[in-house]
Amino acid sequence: MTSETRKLLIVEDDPGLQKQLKWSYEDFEVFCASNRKEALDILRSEEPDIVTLDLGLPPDPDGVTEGFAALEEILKLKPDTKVIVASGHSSNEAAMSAISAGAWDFYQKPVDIDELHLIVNRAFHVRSLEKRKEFLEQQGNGKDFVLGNILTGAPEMIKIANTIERVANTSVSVMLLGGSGTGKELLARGLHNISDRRDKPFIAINCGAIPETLLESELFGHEKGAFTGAVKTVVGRIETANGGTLFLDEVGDIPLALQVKLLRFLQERVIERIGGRKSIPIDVRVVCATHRNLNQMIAAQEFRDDLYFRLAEITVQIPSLKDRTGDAVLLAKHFLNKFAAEMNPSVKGFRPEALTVIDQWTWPGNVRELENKIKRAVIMADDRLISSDLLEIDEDDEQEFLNLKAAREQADRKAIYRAISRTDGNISNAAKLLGISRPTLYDLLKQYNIET
Ligand SMILES: Nc1ncnc2c1ncn2[C@@H]1O[C@H](COP(=O)(O)OP(=O)(O)OP(=O)(O)O)[C@@H](O)[C@H]1O
Repeated sequence: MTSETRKLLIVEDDPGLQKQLKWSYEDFEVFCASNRKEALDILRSEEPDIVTLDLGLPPDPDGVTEGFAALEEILKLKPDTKVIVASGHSSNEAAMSAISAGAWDFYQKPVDIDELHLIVNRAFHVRSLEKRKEFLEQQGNGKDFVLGNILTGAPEMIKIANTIERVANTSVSVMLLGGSGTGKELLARGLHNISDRRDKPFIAINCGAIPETLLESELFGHEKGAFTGAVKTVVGRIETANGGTLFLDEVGDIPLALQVKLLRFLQERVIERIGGRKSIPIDVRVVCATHRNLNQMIAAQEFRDDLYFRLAEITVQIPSLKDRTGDAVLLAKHFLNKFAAEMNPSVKGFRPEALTVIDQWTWPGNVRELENKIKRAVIMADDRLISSDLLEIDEDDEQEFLNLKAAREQADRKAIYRAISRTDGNISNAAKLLGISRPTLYDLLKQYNIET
């Protein structure tokens, strides 16, 4: 957070004073405006954290009406802006009214540059503390996470988390079904972490990634000399997981011969290492996952039904990312914050059109695809906001959902996202910007599932 650019907007109609102030802030990126309109334009495009505002602006340079109008609009548009007003030569009254209207502080004219610097620096300091807090809140120690580590706001996923919570402390076996990258391993870990086995090991093994010939030894271990190359005794994953949870990923890839051995272990709860004669009692909770259709495999006699029933006392179908209402955008923001903090702190968010694309893309690779795309975009970004082209979503595929109705919807969403981000989530102002009533905007937000 320390490397962020410090943007300051000076609203001052006296060109001489404007110049003098501008050059006195070496550590800041300084923007100048001579009237209310210019000030608001800069506020929208540059989003400065601090504004110094001369209340005497044209067309009322000797009064304060225009200055107050500017103050009100600035705070409406970006309520977190720290506005420091210049009080006139004589009265403090205007300064006090400005403070009660939401200004952060004031300074007396004629300007004492050193004193003004102190006020501005203090405002920056406070603003960056606030931003840090907002950042930590967005990181989310909380409300959008289920099972400790799964970020979701979608009712479909919350229901799944509830099911998992309910079975966590029983010994029933759980089968997680879902496409690649839907978070099966994360859910298995979540289950382990809330169970009373949480202080014992969580051991994951991807049965599809290990050659058939090695899988048996990987699961059950072997004694020294059990086969050529077995130069020492190796403990298998099942044994390592003793007392804890064993996660068998891609369980559909286990060859039939090994399925028999796994079934025997699940029935008797003892193992023998390859080449060993000793029965070792094992107490593990088994959680499995697969993206394959096990019912079809059973019908084709590629998977044993008795093993299936042992492994799937409870089955949980995990929805694809596209079917989780609002989650793509929620996760995208989370990944952006995470990767920006790690790799490119100047990146602060998405352009509205990028959020539209994220919301509408079908995400065939689910959360993993989203995570990878955001990571890449954060690394490649030169700007503070990520645009849709950095997401590298295939334009041709995008055409698939661009029928007329979808195109209209997309345009609506785009405009709404933009208005909301410009007004920092202020619905009345966003409705004004869009030229529609507040209730109509609320209806549209509901219709398009847009969160503010
Ligand atoms: N709801 C979520 N919140 C935060 N991160 C998530 C979420 N779901 C998945 N992820 C992240 O997405 C990536 C893929 O998740 P995970 O490995 O659990 O998926 P999977 O279904 O097991 O994938 P595969 O079937 O390909 O093994 C991981 O980096 C994981 O941390």
